[in-house]
Amino acid sequence: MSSVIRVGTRASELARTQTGHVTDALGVAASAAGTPVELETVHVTTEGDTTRASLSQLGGTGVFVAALRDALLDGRIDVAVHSLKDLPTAPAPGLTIAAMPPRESPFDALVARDGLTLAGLPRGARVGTGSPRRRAQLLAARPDLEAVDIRGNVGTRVARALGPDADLDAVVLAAAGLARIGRSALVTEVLDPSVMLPAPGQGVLGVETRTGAVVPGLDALDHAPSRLAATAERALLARLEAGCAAPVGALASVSVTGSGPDARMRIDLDVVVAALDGTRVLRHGASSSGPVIGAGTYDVADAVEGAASLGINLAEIVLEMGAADIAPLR
Ligand SMILES: NCc1[nH]cc(CCC(=O)O)c1CC(=O)O
Repeated sequence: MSSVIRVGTRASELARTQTGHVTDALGVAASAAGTPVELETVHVTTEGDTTRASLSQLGGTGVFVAALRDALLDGRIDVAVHSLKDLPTAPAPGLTIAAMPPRESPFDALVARDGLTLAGLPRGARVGTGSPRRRAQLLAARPDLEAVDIRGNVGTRVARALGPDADLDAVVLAAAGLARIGRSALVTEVLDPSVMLPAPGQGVLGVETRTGAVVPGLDALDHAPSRLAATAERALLARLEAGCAAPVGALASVSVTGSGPDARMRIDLDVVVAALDGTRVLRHGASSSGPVIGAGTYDVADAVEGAASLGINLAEIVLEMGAADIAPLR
């Protein structure tokens, strides 16, 4: 007899698709581990799906996740799949992010009419984004643009630039969201991190369970480099005491350098804090390295601790440099 695992998801196309990918992978991993499970999907409506408030007003309150967490704690579901960038950095008592699967693209993407790139947009072009972080970096790169606050699911936002009633020249979205719903072909430019740093955790999913609950196959879904990158980025955000709506971007990358006794695991972390109107930008980077225990692998628990320290250290450096004077972090 196999156990039933109930997987909770928000109802949006993006949420259902990414939960579907995780559910499929969980089924395969559980069977491979010799503990097959029966998977059931449960739709949960969150405040983030129903409110008409602007994202910049919602702040880092976790409007997309509270209802899923309640369902986990109540035992209505066993597993919740979150976009990490929508997840507040504060730990949730009684819950654990048991797995972070391999990261999808962390970058932001421009979806523009007529195949336009950021540099190709005409003077004064209207570009839609609901995110203060994207708006600030967009205006820093192109002060002439008009940033328009938009909301809604991925399809709604794309239609503002490409639909029959389009009223914008372009929109900026997460490349990961478009990739997960099979719409990457709409991207006219993947924005280079030198132009736009993504939200901490963008492109990473967090699979949350009740602390101590055993979900067969779940351990196998965890991808160490993705967990390390997300940990560094989120530790930085937490130390800045910044919400997910703060104009703060961060991106970490994990590599193994050298070989034999010289091999090291290295994490590079970049951060940007930008004034909401793009007139001031503070960018900085830091890196850390740790031991490799053979064949390019490392002790994940140790490495996670190192990643968190790197994020905290970089946050303290940019606070010292005046990050809080450049933009409201909360
Ligand atoms: N705030 C909504 C949201 N949450 C996660 C993603 C994209 C997927 C991801 O980052 O994993 C999106 C859409 C977007 O920002 O365009």
